Amino acid sequence: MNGLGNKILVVDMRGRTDTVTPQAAIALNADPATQFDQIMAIHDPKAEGTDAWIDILNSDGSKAQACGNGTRCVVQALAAETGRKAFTFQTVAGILNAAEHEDGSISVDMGKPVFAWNRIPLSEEFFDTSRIELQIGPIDAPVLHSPSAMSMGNPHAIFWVDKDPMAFDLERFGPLLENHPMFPEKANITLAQVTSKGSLRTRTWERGAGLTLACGSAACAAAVSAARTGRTGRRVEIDVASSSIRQPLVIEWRDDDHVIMTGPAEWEWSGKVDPATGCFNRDLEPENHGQGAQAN
Ligand SMILES: N[C@@H](CCC[C@H](N)C(=O)O)C(=O)O
Repeated sequence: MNGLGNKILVVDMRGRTDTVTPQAAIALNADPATQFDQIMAIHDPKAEGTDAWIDILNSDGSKAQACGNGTRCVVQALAAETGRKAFTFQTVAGILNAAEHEDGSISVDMGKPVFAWNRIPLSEEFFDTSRIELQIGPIDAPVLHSPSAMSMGNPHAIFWVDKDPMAFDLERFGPLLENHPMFPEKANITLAQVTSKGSLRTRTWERGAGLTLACGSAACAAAVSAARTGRTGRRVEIDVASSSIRQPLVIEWRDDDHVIMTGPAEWEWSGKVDPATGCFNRDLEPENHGQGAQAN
């Protein structure tokens, strides 16, 4: 599936106790036919009142605590399978509520943002994480500097830029910033341009996945950081610069502190995967549309 171009493998692990291994993720990503940004592995629920436990893997085999675009894909897959519209998921970061609307768009309650430096986490103490000391490029003329840092379950740094994010060499700066000592658990790196009081244009280098076409949790982090620093109001449309799908993500940071992300998801193809090795066979006919890849 894809969430605004973010390549997602939705893997049905329900009814079994094994997991998708990092080795399987790396093997699947190495094959151009199955190359992806995140795996969303749907497991049987672990907690009462939830519909599924979701295990999230990046394309380098590392685990992620949140994936906004992938969560919308899971909702669409389960809604197509069950006819239900609303779901509650559990991830390592907590409980997520999500629902598909009449027009097919999907809203996910991504939870509450976290600003405390040691919970993002950062390796240095900052009282105010809305503008931390970090820069890249020449010391007297930095290319990127003073990002807003926060966690949306996963760590994010938002660098404010005054021109199109596509004009920056994010492929070069992304890995340096993702792995900067400031971020002991690495970070997702986003360039954000304020285009009006109600809109942003973003581009993200993802932790564990590199340059992706879109990143939902980064869109949430950019929206919250923009409102937090007075750049925008609490409801913004995000134009994801790198996405080939020209549809905005709508992010609302509600008064109860929850961040609601609304956007599309799209089914592409299905197949059977061995979750231990990543060995994969694509279905000839899209017979299980809506159910994603089934573990075999
Ligand atoms: N594409 C995702 C974010 C995936 C996780 C991220 N790479 C991390 O390791 O934190 C999204 O849509 O949120």
